[in-house]
Amino acid sequence: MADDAWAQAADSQESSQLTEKLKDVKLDPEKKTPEAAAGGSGDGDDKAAAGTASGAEANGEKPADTDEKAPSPEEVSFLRKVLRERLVQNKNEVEIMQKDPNSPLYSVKSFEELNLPPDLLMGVYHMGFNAPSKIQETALPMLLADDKTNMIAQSQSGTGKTAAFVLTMLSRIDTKKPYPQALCLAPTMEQNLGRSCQMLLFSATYDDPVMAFAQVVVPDPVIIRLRREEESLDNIKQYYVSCENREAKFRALSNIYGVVSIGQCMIFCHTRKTAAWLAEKMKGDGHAVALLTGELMVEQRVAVINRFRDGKEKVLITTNLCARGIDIEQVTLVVNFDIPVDQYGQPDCENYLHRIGRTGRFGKNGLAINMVDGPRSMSQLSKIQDHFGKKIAKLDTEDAEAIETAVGEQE
Ligand SMILES: Nc1ncnc2c1ncn2[C@@H]1O[C@H](COP(=O)(O)OP(=O)(O)OP(=O)(O)O)[C@@H](O)[C@H]1O
Repeated sequence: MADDAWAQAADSQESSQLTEKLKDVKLDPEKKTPEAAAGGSGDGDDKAAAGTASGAEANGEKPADTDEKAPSPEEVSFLRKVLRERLVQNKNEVEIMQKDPNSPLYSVKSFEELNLPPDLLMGVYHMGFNAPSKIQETALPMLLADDKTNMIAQSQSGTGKTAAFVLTMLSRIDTKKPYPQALCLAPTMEQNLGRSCQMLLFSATYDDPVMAFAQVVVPDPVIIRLRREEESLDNIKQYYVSCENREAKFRALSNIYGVVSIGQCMIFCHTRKTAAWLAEKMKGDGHAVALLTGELMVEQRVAVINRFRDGKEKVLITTNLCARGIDIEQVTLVVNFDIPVDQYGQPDCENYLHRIGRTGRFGKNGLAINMVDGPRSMSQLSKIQDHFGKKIAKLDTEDAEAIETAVGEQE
């Protein structure tokens, strides 16, 4: 349980909501997966589907040396629902990327060729989707076929995984039957979830234990995986800024804002204390800043996200709580004010990828700036760079031209 009044109230509110929602669900306590038995669970960004089960934020985040309580799976799951509540219409010019075979948006097919039922096809066009992305084009023909293929699929952040499994779910539903026919579950450890049931698991990242777990849970799946070097997106340019301390990081950020105009920006801090400190500093500089950390009650979190989504604040300062799932097209800049690390102080590559994936949605250009403040964080960032094999270039924030060039590239 959380250790302050707000957080306790949020915990109890969420737990009573969940209890109410789950009261009719019967779970078989004997059916524990190896991970569940070990007290572990799946990757937070997994979107599982049984008949279609979705969205297992099972781990939460446990950063080292942090005063931020790791959110419970229920908290993260609830927040995820809020984040996905309103889909943002995507008006990007993505046609060019959709013709580039190296792009995750590449597609040779049209939605008509995917055999979607007519009403779903209408819905897709209503959303403003002209052509499927690579994951949609690859997965949907298999998923919509009569034999109900199970699938474990990986595709980069913001490339349309949600539509892939939601369209599958919707295509399985007969609206004349007055009972639930598709189920989105979190966490993924509940096993079926009946042989006739189709199980789908979608994520931008799979580390080895999660993939092993997924293969225990999903019988006989088709597996779609990315190569390591494909996991991070080329349309998100990555930079780092070398600073001496927290104050210097703030000055570097001010310099960036002083030189160029930024659309919307998400800034990730390691602790809620740093986040609150930074929010005050930025407000002092005249920025409209939203702060979203774990002590907020659920309604407050929803309000903060909705205000940010509506553009009332241009800057959202947060912790790992918001690293995954949020889909706001206008976010052009992600700042890692602190490099993401796990509970052992090791670089957290998965959270890094999810954090920077909040920009560069569905082919849009994005910019990720990492603030390092000494050899330790520099070494952590180097390991992240080596892991993904993508260059993280140095940015001199005292050099206005360099800032203009970096930001200009993503406009
Ligand atoms: N075929 C399409 N054409 C245009 N826009 C699309 C298409 N498919 C999805 N989108 C839009 O792209 C955005 C990103 O999609 P989505 O949130 O499903 O990505 P994701 O792969 O689940 O990302 P993440 O791993 O970060 O959660 C959304 O705004 C969605 O509405």
